[in-house]
Amino acid sequence: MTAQNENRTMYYGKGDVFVYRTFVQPLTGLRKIPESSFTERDNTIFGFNCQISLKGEAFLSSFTEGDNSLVVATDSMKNIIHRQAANYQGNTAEGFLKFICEVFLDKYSHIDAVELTATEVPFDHVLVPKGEGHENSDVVYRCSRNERATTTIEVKRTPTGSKIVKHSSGIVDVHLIKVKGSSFYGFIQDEYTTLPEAQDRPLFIYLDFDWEYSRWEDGTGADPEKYVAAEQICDIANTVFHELNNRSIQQLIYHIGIRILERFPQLANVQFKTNNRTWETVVETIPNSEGSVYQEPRPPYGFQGFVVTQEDVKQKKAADSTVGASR
Ligand SMILES: O=c1[nH]c(=O)c2[nH]c(=O)[nH]c2[nH]1
Repeated sequence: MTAQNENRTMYYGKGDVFVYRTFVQPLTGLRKIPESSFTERDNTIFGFNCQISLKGEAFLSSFTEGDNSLVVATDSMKNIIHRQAANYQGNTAEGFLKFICEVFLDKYSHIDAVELTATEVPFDHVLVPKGEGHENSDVVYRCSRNERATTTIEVKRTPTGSKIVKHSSGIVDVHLIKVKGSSFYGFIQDEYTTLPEAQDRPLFIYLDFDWEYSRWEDGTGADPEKYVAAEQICDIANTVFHELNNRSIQQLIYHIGIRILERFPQLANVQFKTNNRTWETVVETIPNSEGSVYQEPRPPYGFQGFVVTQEDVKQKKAADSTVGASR
């Protein structure tokens, strides 16, 4: 095999493979953190939209010669995901993906690597009457949230067994508005500047996060104390947004990232992609009211990308203690 071939982009697979399993064992025993009341995931509905890709030099002749003798039909890939979902013994998306990747590698010896992404199909409890109050129904759920947890894993065959070469967990489409307590001022003022400085703006952000564990095993949920639930990550983001009188989205996501990594030292990094969807002001002051009237922002939209690592946490601690010592 030439070096060129080794690096060739070649894969095929199936997307939008929806799989639902009910009554998977609950995920309990998560580490409690001050920012979140989330302590367990009931897993009554374990539902994902999966995308699978198979990789391997053996597939070259299917592209160059139309030789299908080693082609696992993408339709069969879908069937494997569906049928093997019944055999998964764990209780996290990460563990499920690892399990499915191994099924493919064990079954077909000509596959070099399997990449699998799952995006949660989220369901919330609905409330039903109980006595004088209400409680969560344990049978009716509502498909409702914007945000969806995501997981990607790539497992590669090596001479000494399979190896995880890519893994990340995340959540996408978290949409948060803070109605006051955000500013944006002090930016470059020159002949191109038209944006007014804002001492207080209604900051509406779209966030996508990904996080990587230092040891991928911690992401499987085998030791729930080491597992980080997407719900907890969201609660940290909510809390930091609530607490921080932020000067920009850039500053906000740095602080969210630091808090996440402080709470969960088992994570190596948190990656952010954010979008600024701040409402446009239509009526700034309303007599006898603190409020204003806004409309949707018009495109184009600003965005940010940032990775916070455990090294940043160390540096911030060192910087904070220097400031503390000099006081
Ligand atoms: O939080 C922000 N960061 C920016 O860099 C920026 N630029 C801009 O026009 N609005 C904002 N808001």
